[in-house]
Amino acid sequence: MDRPVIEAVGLIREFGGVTALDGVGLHVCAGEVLGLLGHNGAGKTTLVDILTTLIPPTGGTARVAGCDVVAEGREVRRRIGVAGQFSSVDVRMSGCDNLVFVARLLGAGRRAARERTERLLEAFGLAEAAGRPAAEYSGGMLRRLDLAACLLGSPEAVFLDEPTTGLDPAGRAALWSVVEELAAEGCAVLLTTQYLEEADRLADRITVLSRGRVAAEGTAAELKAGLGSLSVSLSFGSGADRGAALRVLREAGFDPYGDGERTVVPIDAPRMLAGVVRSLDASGLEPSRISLDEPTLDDVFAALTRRPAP
Ligand SMILES: Nc1ncnc2c1ncn2[C@@H]1O[C@H](COP(=O)(O)OP(=O)(O)OP(=O)(O)O)[C@@H](O)[C@H]1O
Repeated sequence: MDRPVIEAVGLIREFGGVTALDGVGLHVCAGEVLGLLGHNGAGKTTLVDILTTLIPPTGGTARVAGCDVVAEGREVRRRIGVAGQFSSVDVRMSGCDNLVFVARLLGAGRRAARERTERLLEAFGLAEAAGRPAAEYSGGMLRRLDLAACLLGSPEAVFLDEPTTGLDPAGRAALWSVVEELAAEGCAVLLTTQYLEEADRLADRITVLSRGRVAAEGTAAELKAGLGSLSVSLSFGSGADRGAALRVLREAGFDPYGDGERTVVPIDAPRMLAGVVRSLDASGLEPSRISLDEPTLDDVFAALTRRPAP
């Protein structure tokens, strides 16, 4: 395996009595996108804050671009890019001036700052709007400008904290292709997202955090395979029937779980569908809808986070 660009070992972070991270390890290699998933409060922001040197860990170690995040914080900061939901763009300035300003702050000469700015504006589809005040940009354009700004220093690792939250489908698709290009150019990308579709599409590997621990780690395909190859999705007319169905199916040896209005039953082969239907029928439970689905990342996420972390 290539040497990881981002590497955390046994990270612990406590806030007073709250253990936000409880021994988290992960790694991201050059050219790889790691998707970090977890419910609100799972510890994602805390982890990203430690890796980007905003806060120190209480225990464990982390290295980014070969430097220790605690002992060599300044070196780490020079080698990473960070972009997120909250744009660092100054909306009173034009897109072009924003990038030139950041490039100059990073120490580039006037001419180099211009050249880098032009290249990034072009790459991010912002060349035409470059002279307009950023206040006139759409949400998607602002995110792209923010991401462009975080790449001015040619970072080895990029941290994206929910970069597409609130964007429309077109804005999201545009940002996805930028992330794909970043990875293709050899950047290590750590992406936190609430959109499982986004992780499925972009991430080479996924780490699911639950209550400050790694609940699962692998490619989307590996995580889905861990759930069984198929799932039966059932709808019932009432909550009482949903509860009864969960009980009956568990007694019959299945491992069903509730996902909103749906009851989902992972199965290993299509023939097991008959067993699901027979068990329900024998208890007088009649689903209003039945479908046989390939597991989605949503199913994996629901299954992992409904149980206490291991
Ligand atoms: N500064 C702080 N002081 C006290 N507790 C904190 C602090 N920051 C985070 N926590 C707690 O640590 C836990 C993890 O929080 P964190 O923000 O890392 O989760 P998250 O996965 O990023 O959630 P979200 O998706 O809502 O952003 C939570 O229980 C949170 O309340």
